[in-house]
Amino acid sequence: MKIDVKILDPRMADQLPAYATPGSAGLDLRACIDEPLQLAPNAWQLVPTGIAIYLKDPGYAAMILPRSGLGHKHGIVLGNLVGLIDSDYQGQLMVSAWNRSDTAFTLQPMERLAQLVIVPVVQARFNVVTDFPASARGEGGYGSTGKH
Ligand SMILES: O=c1ccn([C@H]2C[C@H](O)[C@@H](COP(=O)(O)OP(=O)(O)OP(=O)(O)O)O2)c(=O)[nH]1
Ligand SMILES: [Mg+2]
Repeated sequence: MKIDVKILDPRMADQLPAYATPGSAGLDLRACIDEPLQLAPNAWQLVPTGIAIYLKDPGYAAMILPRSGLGHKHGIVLGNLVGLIDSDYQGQLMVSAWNRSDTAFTLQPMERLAQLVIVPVVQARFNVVTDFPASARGEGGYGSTGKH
């Protein structure tokens, strides 16, 4: 699949997001900042990525997810937990970087900060009913199937 991309920061021209291995699901997004950015404990900041994408087809969306190394080792995750990029969004991809740890973290310019995953989407319509046909689960949830 090919996606239209605009390079908004010239530094991104030769380092467009790429799949690190043939089996990778995520494209790493870089922090297009001019100077190191210090994130104090529990601080968050919107970080530009230097690119814009236009998925166009409503059958797709993109999700911004944390990188596991940064998230687990340094507590750098996303202020919105997951970023959802609509197929008609044409603005710069932005990453809400949140330092959920108790230690300050310095983000370096062009450091890989988060990852973008392209996913298929179904746009559903609602069919209003008064009753559902019985299912095995019914209204059970929140542990209703037991602990083990
Ligand atoms: O981490 C993110 C999340 C969103 N976006 C962009 C793409 C998305 O299509 C748009 C709107 O996002 P969303 O619908 O999640 O935000 P909203 O608060 O509902 O804003 P809006 O009223 O513009 O839809 O913002 C990003 O660049 N990064
Ligand atoms: Mg919205």
